[in-house]
Amino acid sequence: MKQENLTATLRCVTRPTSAQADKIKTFLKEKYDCTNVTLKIELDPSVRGGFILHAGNDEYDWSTRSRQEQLTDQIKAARDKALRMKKDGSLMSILKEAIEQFQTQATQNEVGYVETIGDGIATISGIEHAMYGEVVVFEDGTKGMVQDINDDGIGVILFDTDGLIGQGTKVSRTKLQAGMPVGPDFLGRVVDALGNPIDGLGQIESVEMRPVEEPAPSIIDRKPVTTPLETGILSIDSMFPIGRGQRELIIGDRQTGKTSIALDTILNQKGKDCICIYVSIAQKASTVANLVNTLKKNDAMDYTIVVTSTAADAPSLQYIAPYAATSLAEYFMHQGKDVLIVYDDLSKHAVAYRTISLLLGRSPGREAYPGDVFYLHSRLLERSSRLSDEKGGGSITALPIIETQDGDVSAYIPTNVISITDGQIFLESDLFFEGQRPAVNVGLSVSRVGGAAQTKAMKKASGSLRIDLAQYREMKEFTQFASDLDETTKRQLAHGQVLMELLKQPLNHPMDQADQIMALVIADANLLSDVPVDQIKEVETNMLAWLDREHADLAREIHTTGTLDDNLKDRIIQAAKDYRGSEHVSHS
Ligand SMILES: Nc1ncnc2c1ncn2[C@@H]1O[C@H](COP(=O)(O)OP(=O)(O)OP(=O)(O)O)[C@@H](O)[C@H]1O
Repeated sequence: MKQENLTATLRCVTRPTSAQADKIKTFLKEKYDCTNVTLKIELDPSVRGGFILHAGNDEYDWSTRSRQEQLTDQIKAARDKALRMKKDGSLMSILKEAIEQFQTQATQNEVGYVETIGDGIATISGIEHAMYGEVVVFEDGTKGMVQDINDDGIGVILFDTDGLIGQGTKVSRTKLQAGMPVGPDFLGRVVDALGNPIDGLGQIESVEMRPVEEPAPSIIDRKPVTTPLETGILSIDSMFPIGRGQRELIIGDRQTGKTSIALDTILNQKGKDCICIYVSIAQKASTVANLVNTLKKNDAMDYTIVVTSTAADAPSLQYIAPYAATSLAEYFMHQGKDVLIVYDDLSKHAVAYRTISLLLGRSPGREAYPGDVFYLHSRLLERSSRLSDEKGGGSITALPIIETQDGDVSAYIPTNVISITDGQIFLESDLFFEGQRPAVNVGLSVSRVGGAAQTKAMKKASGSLRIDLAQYREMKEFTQFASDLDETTKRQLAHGQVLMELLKQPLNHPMDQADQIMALVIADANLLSDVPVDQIKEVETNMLAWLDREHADLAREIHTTGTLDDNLKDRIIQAAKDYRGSEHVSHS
């Protein structure tokens, strides 16, 4: 006999949400074949999370019932109901009811319920067809991204941890991959990892959504790196040139000037038709604010976008920030533009990913990182490339930053990223504290593809620089205890010292390529060897300013021809000699 009304008691610590109450009522209706269920709520602190349900003489511990048990109950209830109806002889009504209540399997499985939640990670049961990277929406509007799929349910990272999500909260699939809004209006703005503006300048009009995870361009769609991307930093442009489409790692201990190199490179792109994107990953908000101020002060915000996830953000946002920023970069690249993207820094990105993986219960590997931490960065950095002419010829140049501990470049994450990138700029604490800034270690730095992108003029001017510096370092080591040095050694040491002084560069003062070339030519001609060491930088700066003023044709010729023939070289040397001569006169 079909029962009309059923009254059940639910003991719990906190009242169930309406979704949870509906779920329990549906269960009772099916189990006891009744039309109306009245649920009496008894608040009982002894229940400790979850619900205890009393219906007739039966008791159900809702909190500990596994999904398997719930399913078994549902199947049993359905079978009992079918048998009862068969006994009544109403087979036709069974079929009718089945047709009326028909729902496709797919629709049934679009909705699930939160099983556990904490630290920005939720596990969800009931959704059976979710895709990796798919966005799911919680009842309160919070969004999350599927990161883990296993037999018992799915693991989701939340993009907002302030929501009202609890055990039993309903979750729906969207069948959409996580995306980033993109468009030209993002230029000059500071946005979070989801593309929301955080600079107080109002909404940003986006033109489309691009998937956060996009496959890297194929081999056929790429072109070799041949166009230089000038950093404006003499030590880098002369010895470790970077080309558009290259990935050059900036690596060093903390506080060795890593961010400063990236920032100076962004400042140097002014008027060079290159869009810059700076991604801050788990940085202090004050650091990012200072950086944005510097960019504004130097009029660099017009062509720059800052994508930021601060140290206070959930690991999910820190994890997604570089991928989302790369989607923005790809939007511009596919329009044929050149983009420079700085990831500051990928060590913290790996740590955020490690946190997520451990919370999702994945097995820890070396240094507790998950097994796929190499893939984490390789799939990100492979998206930087130079596209072929058929694909529009745009490019993304990546400057990932990695922080080392005590100069150890052989640690897990540094070696991974070194092997993924096309070279590295290694910054050394010792040099930094000696005052040699930027503290580029010439011996350990390398650029594997940028040589092809260097202009002929720069190649000629910097020809012997690396060897001269290597000889200087070696000689300095050997001669530190020697008192009596021969003339040649003294000369080589003095020349090395001039070069080291030349490579020093103050913050936010990127150097024009022609100035760099003229400085190298002048040093190579030994025109600075008689200057006291502590005045070399000053003399060089004044001389270059004078040359730009009085002999503007020299810089112009370097820029237009991109070459440095003997005649031009002689003219630079002659002009420098004139300056030094006039300098002596003015001093005396
Ligand atoms: N070329 C330079 N000349 C003078 N000072 C510099 C130079 N480069 C960096 N600095 C100073 O060194 C400090 C550290 O620089 P920066 O923040 O770039 O280092 P970092 O390695 O990115 O630091 P962190 O490890 O905190 O990310 C800053 O105060 C900066 O002003």
